[in-house]
Amino acid sequence: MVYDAFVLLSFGGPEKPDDVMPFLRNVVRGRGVPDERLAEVYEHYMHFGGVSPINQQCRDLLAAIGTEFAAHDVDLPTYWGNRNWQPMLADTVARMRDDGVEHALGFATSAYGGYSSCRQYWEDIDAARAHVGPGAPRISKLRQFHDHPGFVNPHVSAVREALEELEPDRRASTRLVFTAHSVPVGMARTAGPDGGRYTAQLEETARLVHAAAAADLGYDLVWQSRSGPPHIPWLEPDINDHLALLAEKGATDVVVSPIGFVSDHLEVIWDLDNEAKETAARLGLGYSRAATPGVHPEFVAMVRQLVQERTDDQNRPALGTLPTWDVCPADCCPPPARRKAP
Ligand SMILES: CC1=C(CCC(=O)O)c2cc3nc(cc4[nH]c(cc5[nH]c(cc1n2)c(C)c5CCC(=O)O)c(CCC(=O)O)c4C)C(CCC(=O)O)=C3C
Ligand SMILES: [Fe+2]
Repeated sequence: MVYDAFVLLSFGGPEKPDDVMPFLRNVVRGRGVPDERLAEVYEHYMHFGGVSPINQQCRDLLAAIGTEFAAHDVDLPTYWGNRNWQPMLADTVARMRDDGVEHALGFATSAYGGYSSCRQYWEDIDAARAHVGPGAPRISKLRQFHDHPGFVNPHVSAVREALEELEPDRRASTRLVFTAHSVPVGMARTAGPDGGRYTAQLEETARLVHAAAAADLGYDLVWQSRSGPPHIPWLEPDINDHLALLAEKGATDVVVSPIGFVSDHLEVIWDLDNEAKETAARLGLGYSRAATPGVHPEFVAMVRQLVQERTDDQNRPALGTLPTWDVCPADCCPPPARRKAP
């Protein structure tokens, strides 16, 4: 199989105040997110002048990937398209068609399985290609990478660095807290071909990072950034509730590692660096937040290696035991509306 382009697939974010509401409406279209929740999230974006860092992070990642490709003779032009904000994937796919691209490899900025993290990117590709119509290039999404050393190692280094910010003599009472985006319990149950894949992968990543970074500490995997209507159950505990429990049980400090994400976007800089940090301060807990991979050289190299897996038939590095595959089965990770009753 011959590929002739690379495309970065991401979530998108607003870059000025007037973008924020239309962006939020794109994200929640048809999802039943209450207006009160939207108004709250609007304020989170406004704390940063209506600018999410995520688009710039994508520009930086794409530039680093271009440099990495050039250094390793990967001869593919690079593109970038988002789900929810400009540059929208449909516009990118139109440009790719105009440039004569026929079959691209797509890298989504999410390591895990599940509807929001994986299937929805496949849907974005289908919708963008349908929008462009005849001549739209094919796009094959690269595999999930939750246990790839190029994803795990940057998290390991980041946890070590975050630990150094805390008092060494309190290490014995320091807890390592991994976080990921909460999703509806039903979505978690139907993630992957056999169900439960989102949480199973996160548990594996947490185990791997903990073992390599700070095996002497106790650790937990908890959830953040709950959305949706209140009557729909989402994965719990929320990080803020969990910090209270840890304080009650005698923890003095926490290192928070957002293994659910690849960059320090708004869910990280607001929900962790503001909300969870304030919660910790209120509880008298020392708090240090580990970085996300961002443009860490090993993470950028991973993207290049994932491409080479497809083009040069190289091995598939994996630190864990959960299987990965190139093409998802058609019926896994169904969208909320089509979700089977439990
Ligand atoms: C699993 C997952 C990831 C990780 C995988 C991946 O990265 O893809 C993720 C990432 C992100 N989520 C983000 C932002 C938002 N997510 C929302 C809402 C939702 N997220 C969900 C899940 C996830 N979300 C779900 C099930 C909903 C409910 C609505 C629905 O069923 O779709 C809302 C609506 C308002 C609200 O929060 O209520 C916003 C604004 C940003 C951008 C941050 C920035 O701007 O820097 C990023 C990277
Ligand atoms: Fe989200």
